[in-house]
Amino acid sequence: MSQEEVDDKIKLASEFQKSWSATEVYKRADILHEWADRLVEKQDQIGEVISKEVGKNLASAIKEVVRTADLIRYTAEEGCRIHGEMLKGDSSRGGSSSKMAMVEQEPLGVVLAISPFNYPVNLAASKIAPALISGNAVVFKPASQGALSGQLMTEALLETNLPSDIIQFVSGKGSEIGDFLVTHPNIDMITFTGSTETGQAISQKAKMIPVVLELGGKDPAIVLEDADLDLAAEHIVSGAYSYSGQRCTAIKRVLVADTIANDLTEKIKQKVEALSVGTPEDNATVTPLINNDAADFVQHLIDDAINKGAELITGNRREDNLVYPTLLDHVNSDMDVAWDEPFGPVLPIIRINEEEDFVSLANQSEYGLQASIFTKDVQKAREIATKLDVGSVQMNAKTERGPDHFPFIGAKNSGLGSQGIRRSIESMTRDKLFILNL
Ligand SMILES: NC(=O)C1=CN([C@@H]2O[C@H](COP(=O)(O)OP(=O)(O)OC[C@H]3O[C@@H](n4cnc5c(N)ncnc54)[C@H](OP(=O)(O)O)[C@@H]3O)[C@@H](O)[C@H]2O)C=CC1
Ligand SMILES: O=C(O)[C@H](O)COP(=O)(O)O
Repeated sequence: MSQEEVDDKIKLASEFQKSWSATEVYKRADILHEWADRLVEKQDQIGEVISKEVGKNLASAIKEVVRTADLIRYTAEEGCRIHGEMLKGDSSRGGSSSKMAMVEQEPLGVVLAISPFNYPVNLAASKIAPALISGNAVVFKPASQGALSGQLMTEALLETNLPSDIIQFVSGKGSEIGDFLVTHPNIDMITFTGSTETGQAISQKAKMIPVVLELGGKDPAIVLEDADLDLAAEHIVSGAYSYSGQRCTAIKRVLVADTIANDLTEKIKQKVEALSVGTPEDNATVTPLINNDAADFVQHLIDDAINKGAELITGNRREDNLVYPTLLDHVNSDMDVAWDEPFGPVLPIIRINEEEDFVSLANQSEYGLQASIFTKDVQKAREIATKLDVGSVQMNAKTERGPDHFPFIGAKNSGLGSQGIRRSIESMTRDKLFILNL
């Protein structure tokens, strides 16, 4: 779309938003439930498009659509439970009980939702649904690779009774229409998921409007001496390699006690070598990356680590943008793979000799999305968790965003604000007070 077309769409959203916010919440919820029904009906069709468009295996792509329908239903219900609050004035010294405030949550206006390629339906709906239930209009800009899936999802929404101007689908390259969108005077809030680079640029350009960002990560799996190594290996492999590592919450480094590192590495190796590699149609776990640049970057990380002395345990094979699952041991802080987010199927193992290094190495990263700790000692896990600069810490499980109603937070360069159904609704509303003076 040209800037003129985008401008028209934003203005339409803005013009019709007030009548949408005046619509009863239960009616808005009914529309969202209808949307969820349509998505479930179209799960195979939309799943196939996701799979073809972003190379996700077909089963996971269909699962994404069904997960999204559940997310939308939960959002509809949660929106019906936002009631505001009532405050009395006499709780402050000198105040009076004859002064009472009704605090309501007002929509912000027009929400700009920008989503990434990797979950083109789920990470779009997780922005659109909370915006709509709380009375906002939405301008939705999908990732260019992911736009067809986003369009089908939007069409399903337009098949409901939603007034059509309330959701505006905007297509075009972020590099061409991005600045125009994020600085448009009729945009009242931005919710963005994508790379840290783009997110930071958006937060610098947006003027005096709330911005919620979910960005990159370098989630560590911290494996302590007493860990159940079979469990740890299972979660690490699934966390690191599913959808070829193209998940913000993928496990992107293993920090393991040196005394158990050989055993853990062997267990991980066996599981990595058993992973299916191939096409999305064949439901392989590891499929071609989103484009050749992404594969080149992963290859650079592998080459750099091997050149600097890392041990290749398995992998380092490539066919175009299909990178075979790669495991590297004896990775150290001089290697790029210790710090950079690969968004691909390569996992570095970093051996730890001093206990305090688990936390210090984890925290040296610019990112702070999630971390996993594998141990049988809850107290120890809790102690470490309190010291980690991340949004969430998982004990004895892989890092992951779901379930979708949990708050999802990125610390440091991993984000700004909080998502997760209730938090997302809250981020798209502001308090408005009506004060009774009796
Ligand atoms: N923390 C989280 O929840 C998640 C984080 N991510 C992160 O996202 C990255 C991968 O996703 P990817 O899609 O490549 O990320 P990008 O940042 O490249 O793109 C994300 C979205 O931003 C748009 N965009 C690009 N440039 C601009 C601009 N100047 N202004 C406004 N919008 C713009 C893109 O459009 P276009 O496609 O047209 O360029 C796309 O819709 C990884 O770093 C990953 O960690 C991914 C998923 C979840
Ligand atoms: O983009 C991502 O990586 C998603 O937020 C991951 O979601 P999940 O951890 O629940 O699969």
